[in-house]
Amino acid sequence: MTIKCDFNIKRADFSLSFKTELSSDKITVIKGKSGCGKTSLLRLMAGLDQLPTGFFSLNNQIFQQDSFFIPTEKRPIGYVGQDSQLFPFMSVVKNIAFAQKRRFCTDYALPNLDELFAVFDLEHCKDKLPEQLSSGETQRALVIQSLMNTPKLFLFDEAFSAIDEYRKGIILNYLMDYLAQRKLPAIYISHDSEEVKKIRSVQIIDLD
Ligand SMILES: Nc1ncnc2c1ncn2[C@@H]1O[C@H](COP(=O)(O)OP(=O)(O)OP(=O)(O)O)[C@@H](O)[C@H]1O
Repeated sequence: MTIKCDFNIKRADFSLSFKTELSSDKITVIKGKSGCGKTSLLRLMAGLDQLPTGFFSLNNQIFQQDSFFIPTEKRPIGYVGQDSQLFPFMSVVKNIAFAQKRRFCTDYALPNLDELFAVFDLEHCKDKLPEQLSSGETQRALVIQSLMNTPKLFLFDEAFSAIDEYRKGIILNYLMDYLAQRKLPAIYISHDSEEVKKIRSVQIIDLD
């Protein structure tokens, strides 16, 4: 099972050709110096940005083939990026319930929400509004939200950057078990080499 990707990004002062096939039973880490195009690639995969040509598929499901383009909200992809946001007018628990209601996959079980709140140490934030959260709490809520949405692929772009080392270790362990048990792929960007070292079953793509 594979993730196939073929994108040519051309901007005024930036270009990147990225053609690859990734094993979809592993976590892929995309490495590279600041500005090398990591976020741009994940946004294209998520369907948040669109190029006139390009190819992206997961197993046998094509999300883009040149002008054929499945919009982001119809892609069974859990994207947690640097600019991801919760709905500002809903509490954390309501944001998560909304994602659960719109879940993509019924062929694997929903995670246990009480367990998630405990693992992510977020019980005290259930009824808070997004504006009342710290940045680390916001990131943790976004990751829980993506899990309850039951996607077929996770894209994490610096999704854990504001979480303290201790809690990040616990969350990463939980996530790796979660992905491995359900044979779900994730593509992961992080500047934190210690964080990357903790990831098991990893394939690394270096854009430098
Ligand atoms: N919306 C945009 N419009 C024009 N140029 C952009 C846009 N977004 C990013 N760029 C440029 O494209 C290049 C790649 O940016 P990108 O954000 O993908 O890099 P990155 O590897 O994720 O960087 P970082 O590690 O600093 O987050 C950079 O030169 C950046 O300035």
